[in-house]
Amino acid sequence: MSQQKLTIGLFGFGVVGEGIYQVLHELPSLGATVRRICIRDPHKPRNAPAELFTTRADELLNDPEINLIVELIDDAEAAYAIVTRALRSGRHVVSANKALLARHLPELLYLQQEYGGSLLYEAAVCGSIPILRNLEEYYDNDLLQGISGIVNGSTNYILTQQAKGLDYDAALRQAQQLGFAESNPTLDVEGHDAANKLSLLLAHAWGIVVQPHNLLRQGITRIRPEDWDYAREKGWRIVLAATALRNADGSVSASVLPRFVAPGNPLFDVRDEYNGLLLRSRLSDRQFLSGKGAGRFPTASAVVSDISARSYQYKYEYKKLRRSETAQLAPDFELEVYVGFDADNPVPESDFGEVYSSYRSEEGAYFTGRISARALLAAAWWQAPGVSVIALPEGAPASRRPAPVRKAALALAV
Ligand SMILES: NC(=O)C1=CN([C@@H]2O[C@H](COP(=O)(O)OP(=O)(O)OC[C@H]3O[C@@H](n4cnc5c(N)ncnc54)[C@H](OP(=O)(O)O)[C@@H]3O)[C@@H](O)[C@H]2O)C=CC1
Ligand SMILES: N[C@@H](CC=O)C(=O)O
Repeated sequence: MSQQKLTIGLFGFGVVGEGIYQVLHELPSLGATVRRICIRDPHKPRNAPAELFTTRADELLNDPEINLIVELIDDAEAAYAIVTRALRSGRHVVSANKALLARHLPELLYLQQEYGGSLLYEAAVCGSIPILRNLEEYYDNDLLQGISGIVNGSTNYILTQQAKGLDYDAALRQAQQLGFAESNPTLDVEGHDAANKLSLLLAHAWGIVVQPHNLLRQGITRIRPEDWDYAREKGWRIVLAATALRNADGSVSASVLPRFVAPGNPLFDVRDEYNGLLLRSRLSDRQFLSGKGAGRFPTASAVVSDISARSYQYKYEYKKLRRSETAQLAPDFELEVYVGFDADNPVPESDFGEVYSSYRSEEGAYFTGRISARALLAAAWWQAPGVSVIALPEGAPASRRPAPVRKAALALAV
């Protein structure tokens, strides 16, 4: 297939936008040039010729010379207007905006089909790790059993620093300064960004379209100093894990939760802004992908890859979504968790199907056990301050009594 020359209208000149502008200059063989750049603030100094910049989206969207819109802004609603207009005009679009993509995927699919433009977004999930095109092209079969791992660089950076003793606020500030965090870092630390990415993974892995707010989610803000003590005592780390595992009946159980990981699990060695994805497939068993999940150039590498793929007319086929029978999200599933709480916020053991171990003192308490996702979501304590819920590592922790094997129960482990 011949390579098409691409004339780019670039939206956003922040961490990623400026990165992609620089990288394209170093890659003339790509045959892609930036014609105009739309930004929000006309007064900011920029490392590019002033005549390229505008604050008027129309100047890019109405320019007949521009055949590719690259959308790299930090405002999901404004991005929605830009991307849908571009697709309605039949243009091709590359985006890194997981919030926009996860929220509006069905409409974005429809617009591609109806108007013939394509939308690529490898950078939206796990930064530099090439996962979406792999799921589209390589795992085009029914054998994929699970995808789980670390999909948010900021939280992994924060948790890595906290494990070394840095306090949470200082670690978050560093993640912001390094360009890893979203403009609104609540999206990172409360797990929304991970849920957005998980919903895109579900669509490309199994054809499941789910609004991210419907996924079971907890971020890292409730992790308490006592939980770190517990992890250190066991020799474990804490990560924010996105997990999607296929059950025996074909349904998929999905969640975003802090998780303890033990040495031996490849995620144990994924530090700082790196992400890691563990794929399980019936024939190939386990495969592990790791790479930088946030930051200017790692993200730009995925955007460049999409631009290059587009220059050879690549588009997602969404094959799994088009199947007559797509997998469904499991309405309920079992979780094996540690729950920590203080004296003011007691958690009743009776909410649990089984309690494996428990500890109580005057300052606080924790127990480990098995609870259904439905019971967890219904529990008054689930989102209460002072209560932390952390998934247990794969395999039985030393303190655990043997649990009955339940076929439908989900080994939500990474
Ligand atoms: N940073 C990262 O590591 C990663 C980021 N992403 C995603 O990439 C996107 C960009 O992130 P990032 O570069 O970090 O964000 P930044 O905050 O660094 O930059 C955002 C850019 O968007 C511009 N902008 C905001 N609103 C508008 C608007 N309405 N019209 C035109 N321009 C606008 C800003 O303009 P101005 O300069 O004038 O303020 C700025 O240039 C986001 O969707 C993010 O989620 C994805 C993967 C990794
Ligand atoms: N804020 C995000 C940026 C990349 O997607 C993250 O920290 O992972």
